[in-house]
Amino acid sequence: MTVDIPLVNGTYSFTIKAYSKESFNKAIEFYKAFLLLEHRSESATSALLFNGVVSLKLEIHEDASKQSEVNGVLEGLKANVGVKDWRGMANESFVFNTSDILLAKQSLIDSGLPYQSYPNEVSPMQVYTLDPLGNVIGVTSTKNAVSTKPTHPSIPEHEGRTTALTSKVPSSSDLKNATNESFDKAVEASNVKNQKAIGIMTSGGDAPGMNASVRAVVRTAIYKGCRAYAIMEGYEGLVRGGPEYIKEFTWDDVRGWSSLGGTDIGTARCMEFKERKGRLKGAQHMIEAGIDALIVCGGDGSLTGADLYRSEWPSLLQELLEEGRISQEQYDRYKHLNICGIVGSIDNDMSTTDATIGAYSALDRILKAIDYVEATANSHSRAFVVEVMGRNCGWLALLAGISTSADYILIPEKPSSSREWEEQMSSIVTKHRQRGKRTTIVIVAEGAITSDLEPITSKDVHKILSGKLGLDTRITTLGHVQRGGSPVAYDRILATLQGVEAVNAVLDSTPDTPSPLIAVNENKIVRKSLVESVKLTKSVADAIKEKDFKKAMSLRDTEFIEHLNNFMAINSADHNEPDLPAGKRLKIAIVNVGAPAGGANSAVYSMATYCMSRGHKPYAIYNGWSGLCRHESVRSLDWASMLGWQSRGGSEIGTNRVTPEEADIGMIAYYFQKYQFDGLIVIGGFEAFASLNQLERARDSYAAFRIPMVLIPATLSNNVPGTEYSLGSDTSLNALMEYCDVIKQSASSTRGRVFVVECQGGNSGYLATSAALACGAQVSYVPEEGISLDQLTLDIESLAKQFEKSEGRNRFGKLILTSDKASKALSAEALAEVMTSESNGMFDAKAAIPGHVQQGGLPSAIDRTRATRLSIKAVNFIEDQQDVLVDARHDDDELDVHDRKFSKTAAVLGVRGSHVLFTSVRKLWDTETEIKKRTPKIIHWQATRDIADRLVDRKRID
Ligand SMILES: Nc1ncnc2c1ncn2[C@@H]1O[C@H](COP(=O)(O)OP(=O)(O)OP(=O)(O)O)[C@@H](O)[C@H]1O
Ligand SMILES: O=P(O)(O)OC[C@H]1O[C@](O)(CO)[C@@H](O)[C@@H]1O
Ligand SMILES: [Mg+2]
Repeated sequence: MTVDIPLVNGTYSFTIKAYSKESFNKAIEFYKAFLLLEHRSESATSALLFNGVVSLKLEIHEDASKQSEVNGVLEGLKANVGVKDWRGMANESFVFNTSDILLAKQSLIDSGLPYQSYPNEVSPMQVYTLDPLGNVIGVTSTKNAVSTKPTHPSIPEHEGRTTALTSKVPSSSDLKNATNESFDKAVEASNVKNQKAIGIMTSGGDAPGMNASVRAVVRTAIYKGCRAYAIMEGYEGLVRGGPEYIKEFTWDDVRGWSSLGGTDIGTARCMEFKERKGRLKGAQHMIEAGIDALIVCGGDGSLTGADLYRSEWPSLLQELLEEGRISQEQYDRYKHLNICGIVGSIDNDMSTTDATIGAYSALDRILKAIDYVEATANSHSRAFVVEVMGRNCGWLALLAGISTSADYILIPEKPSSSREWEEQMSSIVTKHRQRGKRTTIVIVAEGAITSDLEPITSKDVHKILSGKLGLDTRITTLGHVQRGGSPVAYDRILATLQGVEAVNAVLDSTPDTPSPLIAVNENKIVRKSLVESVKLTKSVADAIKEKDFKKAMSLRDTEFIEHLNNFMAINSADHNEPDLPAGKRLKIAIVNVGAPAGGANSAVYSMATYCMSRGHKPYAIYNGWSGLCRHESVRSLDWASMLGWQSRGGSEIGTNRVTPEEADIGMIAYYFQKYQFDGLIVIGGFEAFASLNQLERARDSYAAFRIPMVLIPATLSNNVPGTEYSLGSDTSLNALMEYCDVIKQSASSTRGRVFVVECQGGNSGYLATSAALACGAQVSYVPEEGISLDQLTLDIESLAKQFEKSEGRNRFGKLILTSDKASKALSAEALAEVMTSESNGMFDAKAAIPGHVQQGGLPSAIDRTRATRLSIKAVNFIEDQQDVLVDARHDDDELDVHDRKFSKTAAVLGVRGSHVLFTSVRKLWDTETEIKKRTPKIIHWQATRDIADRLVDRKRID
């Protein structure tokens, strides 16, 4: 059978999940049936078995004969599971219904491929297809076809690691020979022999979030039946070795670590590891401690070291064997180094990942400092030179420049001659001052250089500002303050998800799989090749050394280049000759709809300044649709009146929840006509989504709406279809997280205390789930699941048990997060009362309600910078789509609103997986929205929820 599906090389992992002993045994049968692949092809590889989860891995190789066999299976699965396209899905994990597997098998039989017998009856199982972040990318065409709720595997007890979970990784030969009856024994026997030991270290400069990644690695390793080891003090710990530096960690050792700054397992800059002798010692110590896999969380230097260690490993082992420092048995067992990188550094200087753990926390500290400096600068009308960290990288300076609308930035990636930067900075600062700006902020990256590779220091900048421009100037060097403090929510979550993925990656890896680096692209955790990432990072540094700055920039991530272009455009707005010729200049309106969301002002500021740089005229519609209908509240935006908006919370142009139909859609069309708008940007949540949908559908009656229109989702509920991220959700998450940290501290200080925190978010449990993950909450209740009495009973019993066993240990405060719409009957207060009275005196519970505090104060770094990025993309979309509608606008005939070419010109701009995409609002409304519930049909954060529960050992009843 030949199948025309182009395959990529890589490992395809098929997982059969079974949720009862019976279905587990059935699953084993399936697995054995699947082993035909193993018999027939070297390209089909090992199975992993974890307490009811059987995983079969299929490797896809170039070998044509094997490929057609594998294609047969894939085709069978594809036909029956309904996943449309397999391309580019290497290293992603698919979960199938057993009945689908049966159908797939049948298609194998039909196509004449050999098979083994398998049982006819199967317990029904829920089916979905996930990518590594848990985004649902395929669902069965049979049962639960649109269900987004994966069945949760039985969560094993972790405590003491003597329970069922401690088993785990039997070899495929153990399994092949196992009958159903002897299976338990086979698992048992393989336990001790094969129980993996996973080491985690943090290295290089500490970064907020490193502790969260250690916690995730330790607990996931234990959950998966492995032993977890912390390598203390980075590579120094490997070089020194012994139990003082290589320590086994238990579940409880990392309690409360997700909120701690720095790294509690220590870090170092270890010179000895840079020498082969040091790495040789490291290898010996690792083997002596019995470490099978090493996860390194560090920056570009640490991962360069990891890459070198991996490439040298065979020769290091050979040398150790020859010198008699390890035995032949040790040599055989450890001859493949299983290593994985997680990027932890505030510098964000590693290629292939959008963000490194700690970078957004450092940026948060920088923004707060600059916001403070701004106030004093404004009072005295002073200039400030702010020096930020970033040894060879300007990411922190660039993003701080965007987020605070700084006047000028100096970064290593865009050097110019001394004369050039001095003149350019002077001209921009002078123009800003002439237009009435009382403050001047220049941000200098620590690694800033001229095109002759000479360092540019804060003092050099000070000299120009005070000497040449005569400004009263001060220097503020932020130093290590930037690396301190508790991680922001993004870093906690990133570190946690990457820690979990790192353990999955090392357990998945075979001697032939390249060492992975766990990266993030937009909203998606992905595995990249460690070697390739290090190589690319190094090539940027080499190009800078060779003064080939163009090349250096071309090798950087596209997002960095986009940020830089954005900064330059909005920074020179309204001062230079606009980019576009007069005939191409547009009138673009912006409106806020719904509740305030962090980043909404940044979006308006960036949209308006970017419009100015292009030559467009930006208009704000004040106070939403009702403001427009009642007061004709349209004003053009000018540069001087928007000073400071980039950093402000709330909504400067005012917002409310009224939709166009509620306000008077005819009147809105009249004003659109009157002002001759060529494009519209709507910022807001579900009401904004509904607004865009109404305007798009009214295009057949009102020609004024036949213009490109874009929604930038902005709501703390993060419930807008078409995106996994809404402006304001990060600000809100941080506000809630900080509140929870304080409450948790109180809970920890009082013996036997639980707090039930009530969260906002409408019918979306995103905020409660994300905050639960960020704070290590014991339980979260969300509207998508409701609160069943069985689940509540189980949670109370489990809390009581934990308090009973706690024996006065520290950091034992427990948090429960509940969405305010999780249950009609059980409010936070009611939950607290029920829990207290049912806890058998083991604990008492109190309710805590942060309310509108969750809208946040100043917008977070993520909301500010994404607001800029998205609003500029929105303006570009309006420019690009002009031609599509140009005839329709001046035509009185009805528009064929169903024509895709037209409908896609009214779109939601969203982050979906690893992409930023425009999706037609009509398509989203018709196919991806639960209109009554005001949520998307597919819940993108479901996997986060499962991880949050797993890391606190919570069992959830489905
Ligand atoms: N080329 C290399 N070979 C071997 N080891 C290396 C190499 N580069 C770095 N290391 C090891 O990694 C450690 C940390 O590296 P480095 O000081 O560059 O920090 P980093 O990981 O880049 O983090 P950050 O930049 O955030 O501080 C070094 O002290 C050294 O032990
Ligand atoms: O803390 P140390 O060892 O002085 O190193 C400072 C360096 O570390 C970083 O904070 C992270 O690499 C750099 O930005 C800075 O140059
Ligand atoms: Mg570094």
